[in-house]
Amino acid sequence: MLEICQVTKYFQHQVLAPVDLQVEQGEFIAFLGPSGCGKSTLLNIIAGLEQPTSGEVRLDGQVLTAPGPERGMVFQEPGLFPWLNVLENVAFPLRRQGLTEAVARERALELLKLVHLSRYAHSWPHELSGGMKQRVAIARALALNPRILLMDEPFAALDEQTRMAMHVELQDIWQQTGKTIIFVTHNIREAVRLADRILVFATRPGRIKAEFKVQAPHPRLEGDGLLLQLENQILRELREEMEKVLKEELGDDYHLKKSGFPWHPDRDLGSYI
Ligand SMILES: Nc1ncnc2c1ncn2[C@@H]1O[C@H](COP(=O)(O)OP(=O)(O)OP(=O)(O)O)[C@@H](O)[C@H]1O
Repeated sequence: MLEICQVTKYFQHQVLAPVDLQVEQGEFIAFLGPSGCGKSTLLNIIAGLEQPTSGEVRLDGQVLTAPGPERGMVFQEPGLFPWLNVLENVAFPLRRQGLTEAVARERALELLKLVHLSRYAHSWPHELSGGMKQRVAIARALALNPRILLMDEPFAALDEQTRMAMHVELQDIWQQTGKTIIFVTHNIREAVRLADRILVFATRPGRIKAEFKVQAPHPRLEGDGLLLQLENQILRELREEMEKVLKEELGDDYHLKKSGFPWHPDRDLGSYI
């Protein structure tokens, strides 16, 4: 079990108020909230890329203070090495661990099969679409067989159709591998489509404001009535939070902007704040 115990973070100001969270092995969790509420900071603390100011993160009772092979990470930018082909990119972490080339290639090929890119093993990153690059990034993050996959807005830069295709793909990967997934997003629809538990963040300072369970089976279909109902429920929860941020940032201009504010669950909360 992953435990986040009383974690806080200060940069110039307090970014995270004490956060407590327990995540069971195999859960699919989303961190959802407006821009700047500390979602990425908390994910980076779990990854060991940032240190908490106070509190700790534990995995099966062991305190985590640095990155480790039991956690794989996928960012918004795929970050592939342009001088390595697809297969070599996925094999890279395995080669670094000292595995022989043959073993690393075999494992990388299995992962490319999982993300449906076997045919592109010998392609170069610049020859791939955005969605394909992200599939390579997911395969690479899975190379060391981590227990936990940490994903920081991995589909935010993709067009809508590709993003929807990646939602299907990721649910399939999650079901096939049984990994724990923690997925950061601004997008309510994306969170509801993917996660079984959604943690809604409040801002200034960042903290968990509400939790929603999504009890629909996977793969989830677009337009499912239960999911739409939940989207609206979450939107109501977040509206207050978004208004708070807008009021602070826009001051007197807030009333002008408010009338044109598109309160819709499929809109990225971050882009209006
Ligand atoms: N390394 C850093 N140094 C100083 N301030 C930082 C650093 N990283 C994040 N912050 C600040 O912490 C706050 C939370 O940032 P964070 O990226 O965690 O939010 P977020 O909810 O993930 O937002 P977004 O969705 O826009 O990425 C922001 O005010 C940000 O400017």
